[in-house]
Amino acid sequence: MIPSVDLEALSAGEPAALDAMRDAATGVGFATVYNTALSGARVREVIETYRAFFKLSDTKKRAYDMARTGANRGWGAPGSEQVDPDANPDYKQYFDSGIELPEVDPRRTMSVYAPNFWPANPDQFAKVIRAYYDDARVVALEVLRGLSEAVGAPRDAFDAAFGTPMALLRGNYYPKRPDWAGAKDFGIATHTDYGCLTLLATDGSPGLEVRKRGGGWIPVSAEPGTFVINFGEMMEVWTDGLVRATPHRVVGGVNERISVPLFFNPAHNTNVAPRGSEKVILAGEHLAARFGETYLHLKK
Ligand SMILES: O=C(O)CCC(=O)C(=O)O
Ligand SMILES: [Fe+2]
Repeated sequence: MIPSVDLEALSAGEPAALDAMRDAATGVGFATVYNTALSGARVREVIETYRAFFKLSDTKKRAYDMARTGANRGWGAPGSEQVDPDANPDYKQYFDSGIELPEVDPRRTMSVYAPNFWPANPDQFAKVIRAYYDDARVVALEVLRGLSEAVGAPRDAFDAAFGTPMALLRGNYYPKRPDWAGAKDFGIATHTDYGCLTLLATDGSPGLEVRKRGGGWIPVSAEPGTFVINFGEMMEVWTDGLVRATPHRVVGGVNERISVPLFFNPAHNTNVAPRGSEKVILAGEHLAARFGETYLHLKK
C-alpha cells in the first residue's frame, strides 16, 4: 500500500526504485525510504536527545517557549498548535529549529529564518540537533532529486530552490493518549504538510495514519534508520497536482512516542506556482501564512 524505496538504488537511477517513487508521489503521497546516509544509531541518538529535553519540567521548558518569540523556534507546549480548525489544539509538544544564517544576514528578521532558541539542557542538545539538521537536509535533497527523475524532470530541477531552505526540524513528543481526550483530541489532528517534502524519523512506535483515497486510514511505521517521506502543499501546487499532498494524523495510544520530521521547505523567494503558469506563489508567503493559521501564539 505504501511503497518502499531504496534510496541508493533511486540515486543510481534503477528503474524499480524510480517506479516505486513515482507511484508513491502520484498515488498515496507517502513512501518509506531506506538505505540512506543516516544510520539507525544516529536517529536513536537524536530521538534520545529530544526525549531528554521533553522530560524536563514544564517550568524549565517554558524558558525556551516559542510563544516568547515572534517566530517558531524553541519549545511548543501542549495545546499550542491547532492544525485542523475542526479539531481541538493538538496534545503533543514539540521543539522546532531551523537554518542558521550569519548574524549580518538581513533575512534573520523574517520569521521563517528566525534564529534558533537552544536549551542549555541537555548540554549536547544544540550540537546533536544541528548536526542532524545538516545531514538530514542532504538526504532530503537526494530524495527530491530521485523524485524529479521519477516524474520525468531533470534530476537537479529542485537544487537551486534549496540553497537557503526554510527547512524546519521538529521533535514531536506524544505522551500516552490522555484520559480526558475526546473525539476532537489528537496527538496531531488531520493535516497536510505545508512545504515540499517531509523526511520523518520515528522511534518505531506505531501512531501515524495516512488517509486513503476513497476513505479510511493506513497505519505507517518506521524503525530508526528507515524514514517515512511525504509531500506537502507547495509540492502539490508546484507540480500542478501531479505529486500529492496527503492528509495524515496521529490519534495516540498507550505508549509515548517521539517522531522527528524535517520539513524540507525551499528558499523564501521560490515561486512554487505551477511551472509554465503566469502565477506567482512565493514559498515564504505560503509558509508564513500557514504558520500564522496554526501556531496559536502567531494567530492574528
Ligand atoms: O508523528 C508523526 O508520525 C507525524 C507528525 C506529523 O505529521 C507532523 O509533524 O507534521
Ligand atoms: Fe505532518
